[in-house]
Amino acid sequence: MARHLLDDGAARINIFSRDEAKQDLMRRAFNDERVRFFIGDVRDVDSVRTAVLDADFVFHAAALKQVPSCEFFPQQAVKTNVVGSHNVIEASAAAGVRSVVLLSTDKAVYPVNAMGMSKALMEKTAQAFARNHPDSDMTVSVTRYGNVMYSRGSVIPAFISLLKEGKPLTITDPRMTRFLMSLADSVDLVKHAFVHAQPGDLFVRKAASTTVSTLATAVGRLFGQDEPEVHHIGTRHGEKLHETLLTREEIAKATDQGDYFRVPLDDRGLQYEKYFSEGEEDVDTTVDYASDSVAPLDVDETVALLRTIPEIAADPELNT
Ligand SMILES: O=c1ccn([C@@H]2O[C@H](COP(=O)(O)OP(=O)(O)O[C@H]3O[C@H](CO)[C@@H](O)[C@H](O)[C@H]3O)[C@@H](O)[C@H]2O)c(=O)[nH]1
Repeated sequence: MARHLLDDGAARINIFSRDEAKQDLMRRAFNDERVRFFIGDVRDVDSVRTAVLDADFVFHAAALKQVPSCEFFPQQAVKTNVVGSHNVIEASAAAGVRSVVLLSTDKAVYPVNAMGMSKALMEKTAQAFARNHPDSDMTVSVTRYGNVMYSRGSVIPAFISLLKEGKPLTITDPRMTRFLMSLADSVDLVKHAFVHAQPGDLFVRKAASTTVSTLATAVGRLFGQDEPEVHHIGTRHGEKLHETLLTREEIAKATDQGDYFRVPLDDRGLQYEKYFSEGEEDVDTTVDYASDSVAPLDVDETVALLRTIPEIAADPELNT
């Protein structure tokens, strides 16, 4: 994200995070005076205030995001994902920030795990700020993602490492489906939100989906293996079979913006009798927008998508 913003000519970028070692790596990698680094934790509002002091735009991605670990430490998910997000919003409003974009996940929809539940509350916190502060100069919006391909600790790099080590692929449930997004698509989604958001908006990028079984076969193909050896490990703590990016109720309110859906804030007050219901009639409202309600990619299509990932395209051991 920072790289894209620098390329777009950003005058200044403040990076705020807990890990000084990662910041040091990033400092060396960027070697750009426009980038400044702030150590802190979203749980500590004073540290957030320092980082957003002179910011126009805030992009909030700090999170505990791994499903199984949040099942063991749900309170930690609440502290970072809910309280921390509230701190980011409040500190940004106090500093006169123009727009805050918060990153959410499809796991926040019909949540069954602590990570998704805490992200759902983050979304509610953002929407409540917009609803309760209609005169604020700051726009708060949310982007909801499916799985970002090749993100740290995720299944694609894990499968690639296993095949490089000559080990079988560890498959949870071959029927599981997930939405797949590239990092570039997720950056575009955030930029779209910065440019188009009205207070309290939720944005989703339309995405392809695939089954875990298809994904495993497709990764095998990258190594020239038609049927890679697999080992079934069973569903992990808190995992769902399928994910939902938008509920049918959200779709009923959404506008179709080509590559994106925009769901506006329900900004009614608590006196419901004053209002009548509005929606966009040409959007299909019969089903959720879910990873099993879109046609799944087949193996060839998944291989083609994997080859668009820069790390895979650059790996001399792959693409055989
Ligand atoms: O060794 C493995 C690891 C994962 N999977 C499966 O692969 C899919 C993707 O798993 P993973 O890459 O670990 O992602 P998720 O658990 O779906 O969660 C990721 O994607 C979410 C968006 O849905 C983000 O919110 C989370 O932060 C991020 O960790 C799931 O169906 C897993 O069950 C396997 O079959 N074998």
